[in-house]
Amino acid sequence: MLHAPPPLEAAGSPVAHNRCLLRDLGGHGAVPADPSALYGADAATTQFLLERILRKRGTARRLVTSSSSPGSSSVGAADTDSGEPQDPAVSAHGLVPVSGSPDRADRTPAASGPGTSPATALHGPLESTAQVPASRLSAHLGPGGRILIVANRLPVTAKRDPVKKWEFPSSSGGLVSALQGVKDEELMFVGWPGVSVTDDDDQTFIKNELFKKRCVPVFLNEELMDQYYSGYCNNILWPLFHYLGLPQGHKVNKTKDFKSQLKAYTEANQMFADTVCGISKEGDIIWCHDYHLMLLPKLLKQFNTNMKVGWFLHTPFPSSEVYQALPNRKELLQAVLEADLVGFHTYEYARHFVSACTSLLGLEGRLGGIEFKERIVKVDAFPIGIDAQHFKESLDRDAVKVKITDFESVFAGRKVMLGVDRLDMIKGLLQKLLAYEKFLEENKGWESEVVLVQIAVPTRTDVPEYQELKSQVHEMVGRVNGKFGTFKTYPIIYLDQTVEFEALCALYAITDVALITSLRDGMNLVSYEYVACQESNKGVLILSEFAGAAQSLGAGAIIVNPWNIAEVANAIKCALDMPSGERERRHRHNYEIVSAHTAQDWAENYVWELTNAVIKAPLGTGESVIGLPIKEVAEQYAKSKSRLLILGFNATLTEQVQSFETRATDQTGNTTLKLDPGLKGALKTLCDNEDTTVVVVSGHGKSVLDEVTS
Ligand SMILES: O=P(O)(O)OC[C@H]1O[C@H](O[C@H]2O[C@H](CO)[C@@H](O)[C@H](O)[C@H]2O)[C@H](O)[C@@H](O)[C@@H]1O
Ligand SMILES: O=c1ccn([C@@H]2O[C@H](COP(=O)(O)OP(=O)(O)O)[C@@H](O)[C@H]2O)c(=O)[nH]1
Repeated sequence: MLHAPPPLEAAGSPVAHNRCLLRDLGGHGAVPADPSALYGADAATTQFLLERILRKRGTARRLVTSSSSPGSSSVGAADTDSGEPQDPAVSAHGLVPVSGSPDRADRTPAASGPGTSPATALHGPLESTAQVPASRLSAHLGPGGRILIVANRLPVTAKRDPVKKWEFPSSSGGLVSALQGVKDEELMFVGWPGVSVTDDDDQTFIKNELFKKRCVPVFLNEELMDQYYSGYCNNILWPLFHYLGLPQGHKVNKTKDFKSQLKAYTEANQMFADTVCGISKEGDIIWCHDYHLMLLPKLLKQFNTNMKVGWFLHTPFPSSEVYQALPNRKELLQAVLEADLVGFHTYEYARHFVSACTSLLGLEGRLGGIEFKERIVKVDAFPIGIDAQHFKESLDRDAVKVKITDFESVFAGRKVMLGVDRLDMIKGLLQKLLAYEKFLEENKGWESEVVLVQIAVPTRTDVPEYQELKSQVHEMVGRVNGKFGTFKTYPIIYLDQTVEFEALCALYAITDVALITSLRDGMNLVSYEYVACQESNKGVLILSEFAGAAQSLGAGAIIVNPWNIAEVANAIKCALDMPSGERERRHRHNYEIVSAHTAQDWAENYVWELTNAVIKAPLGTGESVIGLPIKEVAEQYAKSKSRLLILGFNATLTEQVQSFETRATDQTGNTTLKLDPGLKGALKTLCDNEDTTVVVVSGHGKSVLDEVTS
């Protein structure tokens, strides 16, 4: 029987002695959901996979892969929730390194080590490190080229000030934080300045001030913001992408309907496109961000087909079963597919996107991308990181030390748990409070020994659902404090406020537990920031399995299902009681990941992929299939001591079939899938060889492969 890839506990199987491929791939400690499933790939996909594996191992080199004919089964097209097979490699988030791969260092000679270039104008008003690493992203650009980062929200907000008239503080939110961690002198930001400004003089003033910070504003008026941002973006796409469904009747409030919101969304996207087209020049790369700007790639390509355009989604992309509820579902997918590179935080999201494109648009989906208009649009996972060094260094700053001392005296004698979330339904604040209440109910005595500090950052305050959530959360906080408070202590300190960077870092550093219960979350950078600041305290991270971050921090954190209130309550107890040795081990694991995978690496990796996004020959023409150089392969085989062979299944080991089968035989018992008889013996010999690992990649289930190969 052919075993490939071997399950983690493969002892006793013919390949048990071989290196376990999947474990090797789980670079962040993530174990694939179904390590024994086998999935399909054609030659191009296999090559893609292998290059990723070798990059992970730091041994990037040219590959020779077995070729299989076009039309073989698609990897990445299967949907997790549809019961279709999934690609184990694809489900192992963290499989693809975003940093530290030697080949990237080669590509960007300026990349190694911290540089000494001064902070640019852009970094002035933002939270910046004193020493900005030398420009690395720009190494991927042609002469004079820049990276235009287009996102709904600019990293700085224009804010009315009674004295100075306008001030420009940093904006909040994960996208902004992440982009602040990206240092490059060739970056320009295009986005909404956080306020509606109609006065011409004000607009000119703001434009000039923002330009000094490398920002170009798109002025959207109040009505448009209401319909585009509060409406289509945050009342339709946001809940849908986070599995909370569509609002009843697609109403954002009683007067605004889906159609007018979509119109506003289209208009706003056009305004972003006009601004970008107005400032872009040859050699620029346009990197569009998030669900606010799904029409933008198409609008930009309409202006200039040669523009290099990427699009990255910071939220989850839901299962196609969920996504298909969106009335204009096709339009958005088609517009995004005009980009040269489509990126997500995790493979799961990428796979869902591919699945939506294949099922709703009838396109051919592959691991490396989607065939669209006679080219292949690259689709890939780029897990974001933070500027960990910045957080670590902040702990040495006097302002932060003062805050640490303050907090230590305020919370003396009590264990401290921390929550930092935008006041958003996706963050699971109500579930968090319910779990904490249950913990206090079941563990008498703890009410005066522990305090939960919950920062609820105000967000999208014009959206009625957010206003309602605020009241519900307030009610719950009041209930728990009322029930468990004393004249001296309250079990919850709750702030409806943003906190300054210094206070945030101090809180991260002194707390014993971080409690993150997102119902869905694209990544969740708070979890990363917490870990970065915990080097001396070794606090415990309780993290929702539905946050993208769970895929990389899963082995160090206590992972919980936020809907399971009892489980979260138990996790709180477990975290508060955890012995120091275990805290140390768990922290160490996560600290290494957070330190190694930075926002800079994320951006660099994405931009590198985007600059190299070549338009390939259409699939199905045979042009993309490279013949196997048999002599060279045989020589290499004979010379090598540790071999990894990845073979296609459908149309490589078998006759070509058009659909995934669940059985190798039909209802009458006739064999429908057959292994080429000449191959069986050869495969057995390979599998029996101690120095060789054989992996068969297929869209068919493992049982089918077992049937065919046994
Ligand atoms: O701009 P807002 O409407 O105030 O919202 C803030 C941001 O929220 C979302 O952040 C996401 O991006 C993070 C970084 O990749 C990720 O860690 C997090 O899980 C996401 O929720 C949103 O996607 C951004 O566009 C907003 O700016
Ligand atoms: O008062 C605050 C508290 C937190 N944050 C930052 O907001 C981001 C939240 O990002 P995350 O990815 O966790 O979630 P998002 O809010 O983007 O959904 C983190 O970088 C926090 O440091 C902030 O800007 N102001």
